[in-house]
Amino acid sequence: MDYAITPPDQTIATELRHKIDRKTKPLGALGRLEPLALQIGLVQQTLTPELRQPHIVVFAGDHGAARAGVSAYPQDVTWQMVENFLAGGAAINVFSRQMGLGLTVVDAGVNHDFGKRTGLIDAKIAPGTANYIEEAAMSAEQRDAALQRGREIAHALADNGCNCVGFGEMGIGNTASASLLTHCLVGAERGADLYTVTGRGTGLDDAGLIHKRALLKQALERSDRPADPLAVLAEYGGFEIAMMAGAMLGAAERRMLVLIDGFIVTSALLVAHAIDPNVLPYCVFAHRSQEPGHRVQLDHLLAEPLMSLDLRLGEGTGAALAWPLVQAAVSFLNEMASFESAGVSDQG
Ligand SMILES: O=C(O)c1ccc[n+]([C@@H]2O[C@H](COP(=O)([O-])O)[C@@H](O)[C@H]2O)c1
Ligand SMILES: Cc1cc2nc[nH]c2cc1C
Repeated sequence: MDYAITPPDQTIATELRHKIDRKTKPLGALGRLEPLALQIGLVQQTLTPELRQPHIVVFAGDHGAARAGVSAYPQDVTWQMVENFLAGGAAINVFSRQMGLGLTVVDAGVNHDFGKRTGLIDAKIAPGTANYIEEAAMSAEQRDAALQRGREIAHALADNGCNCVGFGEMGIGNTASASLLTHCLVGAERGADLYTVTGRGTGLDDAGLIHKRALLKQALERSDRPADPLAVLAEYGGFEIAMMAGAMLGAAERRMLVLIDGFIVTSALLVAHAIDPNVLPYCVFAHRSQEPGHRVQLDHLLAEPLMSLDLRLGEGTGAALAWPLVQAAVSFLNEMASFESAGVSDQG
């Protein structure tokens, strides 16, 4: 599958930088908000960007490996939390309401029948992946269907006028899947040895973490480390992760700003990035998760997240919390006076 992503044209960068530098502040004094404003201007190819209908999409999926004991919580929490999202009671509901963000939940492969529900997109590939400790998590057909469905979901958001999408996920056991993807796509030689990128997830104790690492080692030893990102995705991915990768690529095709959440969302970006690196200039990294492998992923992508709040919840909560910073970057670019317009003296 080919994606039609063009990296932002850099021609406007000089004018954008000049506009930022002429604002009434010491040069560079708005710190990280300055490159963020520049990035958004480049993504939208304008000196006056606008954030329209910002939206969080939470992709949910079950993992066959969850039954083997890779998580501190039972697999049923995945569908129960989807019900909680639909009822408006989860952290991501609270933060989305607070920030005025739209919220949609996608059933990418949850082991539960939700029926037709407001706020839920039924994109179920299957009721959970196979257990990758014993066999490939999904078939090539399922992987391709998930990528394509994700792409369509992003395109539909763009068609509805949204130009900024935040990614979230829900899936008991999905930190294990994200660890395997990170190990395979980044490589032990670049700091992503399995031990380093496998963490406590929802809160495993020491014995649980030892068990999780042993299971994931077993999963890796079952096959040669696949070289191709699509093969890696089918071997060790989750349906929510595959669908997020497709949606990120689809969002970049439509020149949307993409807000990246934590460890699992970034594992989907590793897949998307390996498929087409042009996705990267569209991405804003919201925060650094407490899950230790997140740092390795971010280093690999040369990404510096906006915040470090020790979050490890997922759901897109980090993306939602970073939203006011994204808004602030756009607001200062559009609304702040320049030295010239305000009659303020520049450096002598
Ligand atoms: O976003 C993160 O960095 C993050 C880190 C740890 C856990 N999570 C969430 O916790 C779930 C996965 O944890 P686990 O232990 O079941 O693999 C899944 O629903 C994620 O949304 C999310
Ligand atoms: C309660 C709970 C809520 C979550 N939200 C995202 N992952 C989660 C995992 C658990 C266990």
